[in-house]
Amino acid sequence: MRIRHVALHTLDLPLVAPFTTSFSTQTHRRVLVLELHADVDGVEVVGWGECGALTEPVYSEEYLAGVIDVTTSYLLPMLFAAQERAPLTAETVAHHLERIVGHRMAKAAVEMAVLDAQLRAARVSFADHLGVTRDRVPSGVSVGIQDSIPQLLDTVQGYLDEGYVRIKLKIKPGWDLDPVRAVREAHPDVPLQVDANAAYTLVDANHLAKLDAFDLLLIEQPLAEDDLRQHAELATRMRTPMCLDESVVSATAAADAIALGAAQVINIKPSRVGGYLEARRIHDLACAHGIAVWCGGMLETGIGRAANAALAGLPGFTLPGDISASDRFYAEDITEPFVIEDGHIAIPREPGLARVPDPDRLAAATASSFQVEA
Ligand SMILES: O=C(O)CCC(=O)N[C@@H](C(=O)O)c1ccccc1
Repeated sequence: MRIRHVALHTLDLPLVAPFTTSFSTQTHRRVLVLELHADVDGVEVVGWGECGALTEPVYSEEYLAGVIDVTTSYLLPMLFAAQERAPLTAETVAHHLERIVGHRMAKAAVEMAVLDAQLRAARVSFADHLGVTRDRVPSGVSVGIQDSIPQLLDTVQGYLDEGYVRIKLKIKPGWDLDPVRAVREAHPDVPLQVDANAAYTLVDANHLAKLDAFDLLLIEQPLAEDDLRQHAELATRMRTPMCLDESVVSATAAADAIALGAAQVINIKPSRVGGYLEARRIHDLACAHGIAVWCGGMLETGIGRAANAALAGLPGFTLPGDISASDRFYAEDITEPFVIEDGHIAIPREPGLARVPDPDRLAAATASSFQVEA
């Protein structure tokens, strides 16, 4: 492949409702979309990538402006130089970029666009590329922190009415036992899990252990990203399976977490781990250790949502992921929307790994855009 040029589109998408976690309340999603124009064996092809980084560095250390800078100042120039030496493939992108430390979300978006272009040129779907045989995946939904417990119960009921098969509740100190108890009492049999986004410390261990009363699938990232040993200690203090999100930034980190007993379950987010190829490696590693994985979400548009749905079709994804319908977050997606059908999201089988954005919807959502020439 030879990259010709790449457009960087910063989209501003209003959310259908405020989304509150232990670290932020979002009413809009500003997201970077890459439009990569390449020549693959004489065929002009466009690959799409989407970056999971938030506007501010409050989920991880990456943030939108930083991603744009590192992508234009380092990542793309390095790929343009590499392709002068040898044909570029998605499988070699990480190698070409490894001199740059970290910046996994930025790297993931670039690799995603190259992989999409490569698969589109080969007329292969990402699902077929992965060897996925399933045609749909169960759809879980992430429920933000609400203003009151009655409002939470109404929100949860609404999602259950839409067919979601698993509920994830955001928690934080002061909003944990009571809301979880209320949802469990209202829905004794619903698959239920919680996500703290690193809001607690080991001092809270006895308090968090009270969540064991609610038969949760897992507790996600109760402690800080770099607290692997402390998550392992907390796991000995609770029956609820320990799940990591922010801590698992690579297959190496996943191996450390598993070896330390810090994770019985892993939330795989391709953006967080540096791309879909590393995500696949983490899936394979976890499977080899009997660790369940599920696919997390970063409020992706249909571009990333399509790729996540295919990834989640792999056999080790045994728990429902945060792969909701497009209208969970957006009144109008920039792509053909994903809809929930009988509690599931269909895995795309079109060539490529992204769902192609509608040009008019993309333009309408674009706050700023510029192009980088090879
Ligand atoms: O369904 C989705 O895409 C969102 C799932 C979700 O809750 N993501 C959380 C998370 O910490 O996992 C999140 C992502 C981005 C920003 C804030 C929170």
